[in-house]
Amino acid sequence: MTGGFRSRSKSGDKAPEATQHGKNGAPQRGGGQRGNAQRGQDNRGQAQRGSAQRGRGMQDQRNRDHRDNRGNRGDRNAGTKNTGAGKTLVQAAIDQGVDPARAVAFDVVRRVSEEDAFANLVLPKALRKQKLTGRDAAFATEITYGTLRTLGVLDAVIAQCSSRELEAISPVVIDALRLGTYQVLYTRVESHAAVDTSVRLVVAGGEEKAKGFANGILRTITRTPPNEWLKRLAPEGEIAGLAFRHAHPTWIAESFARVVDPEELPAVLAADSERPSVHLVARPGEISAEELALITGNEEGTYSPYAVYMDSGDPGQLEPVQQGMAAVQDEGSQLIARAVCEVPVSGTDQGRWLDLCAGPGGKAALMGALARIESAHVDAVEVSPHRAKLIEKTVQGLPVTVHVADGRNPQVGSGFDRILVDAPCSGLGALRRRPEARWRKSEADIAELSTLQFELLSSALKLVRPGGVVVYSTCSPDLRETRDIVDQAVEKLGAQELDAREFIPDMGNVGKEKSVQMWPHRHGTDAMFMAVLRRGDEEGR
Ligand SMILES: C[S@@+](CC[C@H](N)C(=O)[O-])C[C@H]1O[C@@H](n2cnc3c(N)ncnc32)[C@H](O)[C@@H]1O
Repeated sequence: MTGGFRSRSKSGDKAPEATQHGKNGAPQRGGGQRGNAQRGQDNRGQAQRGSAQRGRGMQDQRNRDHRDNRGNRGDRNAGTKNTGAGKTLVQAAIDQGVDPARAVAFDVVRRVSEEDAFANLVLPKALRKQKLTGRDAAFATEITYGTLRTLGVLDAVIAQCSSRELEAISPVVIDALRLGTYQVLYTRVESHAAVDTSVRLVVAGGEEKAKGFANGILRTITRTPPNEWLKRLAPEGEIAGLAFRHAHPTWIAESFARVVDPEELPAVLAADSERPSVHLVARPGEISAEELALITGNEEGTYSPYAVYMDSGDPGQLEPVQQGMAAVQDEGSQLIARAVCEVPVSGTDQGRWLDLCAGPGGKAALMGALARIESAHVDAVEVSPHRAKLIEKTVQGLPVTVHVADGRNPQVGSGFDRILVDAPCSGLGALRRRPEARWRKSEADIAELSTLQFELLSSALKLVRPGGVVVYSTCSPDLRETRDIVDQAVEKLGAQELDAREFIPDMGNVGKEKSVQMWPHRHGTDAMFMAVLRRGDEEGR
């Protein structure tokens, strides 16, 4: 449960987790509690100052780049964090009497804060290493992802109860406080268990002297009902308040609010905290979606002819995936790759297709599978050598040539029939896939990205032949990365925009423009954007 604060029932009914994970003794008392409830309760001005937008989580993220979208990093965080004493943090926590689920959650949260790790990569490995399955694994996942998703809210609450600025608190202590505060505010774990285990985590992290301080803050937090915290700390203003309640930075909610109707905004924000179902792509020419659904016991997708929805299980264990006949790919991405290959071109399609920003190769692989059927060929350009290697792996056996080059001057010739520009973007349309992502992103990056996006689209419009087609897409719905880029291409470069809605199946509401804007809450896809363009000098064709 991460969409809103829980309301704790008066009877205090226990969730199963509360009994299973709440058995670590009585809370530690007193000793250094300098945050005070009065301060938290009475001063609304202070409450707003401590809001998510000013929380440490946000500040921590300011200088971080968006490697998840630009993709320049692999998973270097698979191990377990070591304490100074040569013991792993997980072991130190277990030695302090913390259950393995919380120990793993703490370790992963620490890695995300300290090393910019991605929780969705680190957590599964940590669970396997500790042999956590079933309810324990589910509990560890819930509190890890929940803590990371709601970070700004947690920090605002902690700030209200702390005598020290968050920046002055040791990172180990702040992460333990976050994990504890999440359990208190958003789960049915008994408060005393949340407090006690978090204090033990502080000790496990080598900050024994801060255990009274942490205990004091957490106990203060438990004295106010979760909904009351929310009311007290929500900033003024409709969108800012809504953003806070749904644990989003205000600027992201404002970005979404520029695209959807106001009454839809709560659903947009709520969808970012829901677990997405896994979408598989059945590679054309290898296996049909019907066969894949039958073999794997899953449902065929609603929109893409290649999609299969997988509600549970590990896709990596499926035979068709292991054999390269199928892969994991969001259904929206499938529709975009398919559109690139199917939008009519004027004149004969010579089979020269280009993917200008191809890493890690999901769309290039689908384009490659369709190219094989059409006897076409795909050139896949990627600026990052590491990402280019990932494409090589993904497109094995397909008519795809990978080039490490800058898409603004890729040196791959020109005269292409079909080009995809799946531009590097803020990734605001895929927040549900990365719990920590919303607090890592910064609005300041959008200006830089949109310059690059326009340059890449301009490059594509030069590389496409007259009569050919350029598809521009992003996994962001932010207008500065979507419509503004397309409008500029039309105004400054004379590009012609086609009605992209004609090149996807009927998906209901995809926006009022010629472009397509998909949404998780409407379509179950990431918030993918797609526009279809031709170059400007096509009179008489
Ligand atoms: C949104 S991702 C593309 C996802 C890919 N189409 C897929 O479906 O797997 C954008 C990619 O563009 C790459 N990129 C960033 N700047 C680039 C540039 N100047 N030229 C080419 N590629 C670039 C990034 O490294 C990243 O791999």
